[in-house]
Amino acid sequence: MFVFSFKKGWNPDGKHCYVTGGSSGLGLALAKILVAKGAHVSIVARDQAKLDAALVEMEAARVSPSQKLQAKSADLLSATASTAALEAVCELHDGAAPDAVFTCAGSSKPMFFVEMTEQDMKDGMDYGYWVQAWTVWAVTKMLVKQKKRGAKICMVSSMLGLMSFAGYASYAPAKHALRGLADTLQSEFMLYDIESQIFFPPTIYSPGYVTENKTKPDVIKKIEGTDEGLTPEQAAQGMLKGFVRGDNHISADLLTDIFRAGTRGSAPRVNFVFEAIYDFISYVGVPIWRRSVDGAIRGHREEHDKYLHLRGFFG
Ligand SMILES: NC(=O)C1=CN([C@@H]2O[C@H](COP(=O)(O)OP(=O)(O)OC[C@H]3O[C@@H](n4cnc5c(N)ncnc54)[C@H](OP(=O)(O)O)[C@@H]3O)[C@@H](O)[C@H]2O)C=CC1
Ligand SMILES: CCCCCCCCCCCCCCCC(=O)[C@@H](N)CO
Repeated sequence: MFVFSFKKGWNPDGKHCYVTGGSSGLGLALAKILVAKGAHVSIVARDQAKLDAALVEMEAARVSPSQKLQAKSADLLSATASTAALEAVCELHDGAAPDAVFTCAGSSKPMFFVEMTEQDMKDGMDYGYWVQAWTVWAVTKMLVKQKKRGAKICMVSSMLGLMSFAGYASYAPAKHALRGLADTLQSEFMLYDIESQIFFPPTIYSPGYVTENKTKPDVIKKIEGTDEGLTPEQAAQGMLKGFVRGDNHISADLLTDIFRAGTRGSAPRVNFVFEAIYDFISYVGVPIWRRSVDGAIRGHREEHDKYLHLRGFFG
């Protein structure tokens, strides 16, 4: 395949990989795969009990007694906390910056825009954007100060970072913003020989997905039904495959391949041939799919009006 791809590989063996949100879902699945491939893995999330359980699972995947595995608790919503968490996980490595960073932390709370409070809107950016952006900011400064070459940073957006539909007014803007950051850094990191990558997962059947479905309106669930979804393990495998290959925009399923190719912007191509095919499928197929989404939403008008009355929205 060298005709189409000149990208270099990457091997986790012996590397220090920092995974935020590593105690659950995608992050935990990824952490375990990295451990099984011989990496030193540090995970950070808030809940200590979940971190402890995750560390037990990571230990079970260990392939060498020299691997350094650790789990630390931090709330990554601020610059200060994200910097402190990064420094804390680097202590075990004599303060050396990580070789790879995967910012998987985040959550979403789908609901109708008119029902969102100021707090819901701000939480959208906090738990979609800042929870990852501050870590990227902190780790970049550390890498550049230490003049470390060849490190890789991968953020986790969503298929909803490439497009959007009803219900995601607090979440989709944050996931689009991550893409803006990743694309900016893809260029700026040339100054330092760092790689900026970003993963756009489809539905992942994770604990976080179970939680978000509790508040998700039925009409949104119906629209999302087109997407088959992935297990956390499948999503993590797909993410790592693209990460290793050096894809700047990573997708792990056909539907996201289509949206990715159709909205590539100035990001480097992943594959010269497939990208053209996906782009064409997107050109023809996405408007057809969107008409069905429009239909589902319009068909929901009356029920929605009743719902808002019942909720006392009109006073
Ligand atoms: N599930 C899905 O359908 C999709 C998910 N995504 C994205 O993938 C990523 C992983 O999602 P998923 O595996 O489903 O989610 P989970 O809820 O299963 O896991 C999220 C992880 O992030 C941690 N986390 C959340 N908030 C914070 C915080 N403020 N500070 C530190 N850690 C935090 C959680 O631990 P704790 O709560 O203890 O802090 C947990 O470890 C997210 O960014 C999500 O937006 C993208 C597309 C689809
Ligand atoms: C030819 C073109 C056909 C297009 C079909 C498209 C089907 C789209 C389904 C959208 C699924 C949403 C995934 C994001 C999940 C996510 O990020 C949240 N679960 C997190 O809160």
